[in-house]
Amino acid sequence: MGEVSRGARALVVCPDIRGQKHDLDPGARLEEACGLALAIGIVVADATIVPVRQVRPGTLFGAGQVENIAIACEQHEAELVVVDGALSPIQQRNLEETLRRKVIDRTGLILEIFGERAATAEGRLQVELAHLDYQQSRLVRSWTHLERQRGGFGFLGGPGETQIEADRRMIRQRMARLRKELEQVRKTRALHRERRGGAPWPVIALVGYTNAGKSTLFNRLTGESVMAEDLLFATLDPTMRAIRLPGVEKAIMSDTVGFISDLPTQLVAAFRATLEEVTGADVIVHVRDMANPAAAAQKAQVLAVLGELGLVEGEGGESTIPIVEAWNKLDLLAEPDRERLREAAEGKDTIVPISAMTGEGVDALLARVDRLLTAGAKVHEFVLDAGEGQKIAWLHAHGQVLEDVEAEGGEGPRRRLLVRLTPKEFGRFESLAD
Ligand SMILES: Nc1nc2c(ncn2[C@@H]2O[C@H](COP(=O)(O)OP(=O)(O)OP(=O)(O)O)[C@@H](O)[C@H]2O)c(=O)[nH]1
Repeated sequence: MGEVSRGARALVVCPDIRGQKHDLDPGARLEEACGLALAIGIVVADATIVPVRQVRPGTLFGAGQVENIAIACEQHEAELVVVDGALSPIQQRNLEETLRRKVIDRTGLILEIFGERAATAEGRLQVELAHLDYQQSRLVRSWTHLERQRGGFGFLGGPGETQIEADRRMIRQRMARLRKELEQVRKTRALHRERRGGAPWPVIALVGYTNAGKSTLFNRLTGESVMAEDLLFATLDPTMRAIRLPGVEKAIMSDTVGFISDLPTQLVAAFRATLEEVTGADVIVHVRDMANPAAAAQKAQVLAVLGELGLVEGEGGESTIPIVEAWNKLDLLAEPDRERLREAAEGKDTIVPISAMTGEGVDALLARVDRLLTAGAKVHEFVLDAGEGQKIAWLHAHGQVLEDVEAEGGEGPRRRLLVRLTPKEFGRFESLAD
């Protein structure tokens, strides 16, 4: 992966194809595409919507439009063209030839992002699979091209074809190997989950649409101090960090890849896999960009995917994991709109208006999360052998210890502890004990 280098100057082109339905209007799509490009370090030199009345099989755009794109590339010194739509392999190749520049389409762009963000082993494998699948389809173009050059009609056996066949075989073999690895990862995942049940700290997962402000919030909440626990994750996963919360003392915050409209179908599995961590979370924080006119549509899409992961049942439905909505970018709104949002959120346990940028409301959000994590906490009595020091230490670290005294009776020295624990923590302690 990594076909596009950071800092590359790009022209972002959003084809508005007549009769093609999208979740967002062309302007919003163009904005989203620029955001995606920025997210992987591409410099957007210029961005434009190109209305396409009739798709040209060879180039997607009409000849005059391609010429305009070429002129814009020169003008803005763009070395790359990002087409925010699907290009057939032939279209991509022809555009690259005419424009004498690298051209990537929406699938290619999103693959780059997923490649950068995939955090789990399964996520990485899924993204690589999707990428190989994409590459494999791109090989066809050369084959077609060669065939056309010779003026042949499917006559096989030329030297070019042999090379391409060899490439395809290599890709197929690699894909088969990845699928096996994936199977293995899935088998062991269940096991990991079980162990995660006994993970030392509760997990808070940040989810949200791309550009909603997850990373900004993540950095604000976790950026102040690097905690020792972070070292556990640093090499494994840069999107997980420890934070301090009064009720549970410590929690792990996990950032996830952003949701994207009109996700190309071949990328759906890869995207789901990058969200795998969410299913093990104790609380989900759904970060929403309330300054975005498409905020409501975005929320519906996020809930739909969480629903498919088995975490929510329909809009506004019951969720198996508590969800808090962080209504973000409050600072971008005019006072009457801010007021309207505050009123709408008032008295609702599940909504906290914030600005990840200025920090407004962030403490309230943390307090809400803390409360959810400690909800249902009960006082438990434990009588443990003094030799079970690890367990005693665990209870001190994770629960609120109300009493820790020497216990009467028994053979050796024992301790009696009264500890307030959440049901989840109690479960963790029990699995620790096994
Ligand atoms: N004004 C304002 N801008 C914000 C706020 N939160 C985030 N942003 C900006 O919004 C843009 C996107 O923020 P990110 O934190 O990268 O968003 P994200 O949800 O992590 O995006 P993906 O990584 O694409 O999923 C950045 O330019 C941020 O500076 C906020 O509260 N107010």
